[in-house]
Amino acid sequence: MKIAFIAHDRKKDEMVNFVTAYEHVFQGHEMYSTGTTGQRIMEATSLNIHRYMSGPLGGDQQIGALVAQDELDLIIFLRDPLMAQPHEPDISALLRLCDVYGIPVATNIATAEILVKAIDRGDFGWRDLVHKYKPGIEE
Ligand SMILES: O=C(CO)COP(=O)(O)O
Repeated sequence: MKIAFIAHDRKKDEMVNFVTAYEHVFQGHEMYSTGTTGQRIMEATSLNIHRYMSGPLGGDQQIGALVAQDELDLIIFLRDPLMAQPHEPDISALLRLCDVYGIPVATNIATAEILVKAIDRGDFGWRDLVHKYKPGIEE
């Protein structure tokens, strides 16, 4: 699966702890992130993550482009609901695209936990089937 990690500053410790706890589940998947989130995760784990730009500099939009191109299967985006972000329009655009394309997205740790357990069980295998029968989209 192709999985993206994004966390706002006050959620980064939570993200690092979460990904560290489930590192064994994420191993073997293709992973993407915004700049600083990916850096923090890679410092704490042995995971290899393709990092895009930092969120305020366009990273959310780059992740959104992956969604639009059907290049992502799942996003864990730990948002800070108590602090205004300068790039709020980018964040809304990314979440909108997830709804347009039906991409599972967790915006808090409780949902992230459920999704990671679903990954472990192979519950998202249906996305491979969709790709297989969809012309023009590679697996
Ligand atoms: O701002 C972000 C998401 O909106 C995250 O960006 P960073 O991972 O670079 O901090």
